[in-house]
Amino acid sequence: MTTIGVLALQGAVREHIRSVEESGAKAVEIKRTEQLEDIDGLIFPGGESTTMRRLINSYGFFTALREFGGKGKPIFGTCAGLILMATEIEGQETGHLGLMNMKVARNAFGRQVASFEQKLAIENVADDFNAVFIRAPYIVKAGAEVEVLATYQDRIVAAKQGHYLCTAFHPELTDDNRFVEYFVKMVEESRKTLAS
Ligand SMILES: NC(=O)CC[C@H](N)C(=O)O
Repeated sequence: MTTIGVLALQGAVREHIRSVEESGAKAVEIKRTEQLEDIDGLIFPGGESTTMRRLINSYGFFTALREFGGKGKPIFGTCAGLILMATEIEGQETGHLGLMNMKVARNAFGRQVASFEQKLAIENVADDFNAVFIRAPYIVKAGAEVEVLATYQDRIVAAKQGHYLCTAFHPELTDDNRFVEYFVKMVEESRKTLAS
């Protein structure tokens, strides 16, 4: 069975576990690097990217996560998870894992509208997806290899680069599983390709 891990160092882990299970895959919380051996895909949850990065370093995950992605295994980052994946962060000298060729801005929708919901058209997923944004980042600039899946107010809020996927919003916080199902399909397909 396709198994998807949720990086469980900090953030909204439980909701992702539920949405992966409802989307037909097995879900496991990932707390130790050895567990990466047993999973086909990985989700970086929302939370606080700076804290998550600190924990990634202290639990020895930095190289392990980059190697996991380097093997062609799919990774999906939501919100703080998206920030972790970017090569560049506005106003900061360096990015974190640098998996997707894009520049992101943190807390980019302003303090007054820290959280909101918005119906979005998402390429290959849905034309009426209810997206929940919480102190969300957005993608300021994306490289040519990055496929834009959704925008809101002309800002990129969902994107894909090969086996990497990210959203500024939280698809796990609604009971509409279509986005997570899209990721589960990516993982199922890569699992077949990597096995052959
Ligand atoms: N809901 C979220 O994940 C918020 C992300 C947070 N603002 C950060 O910079 O890490």
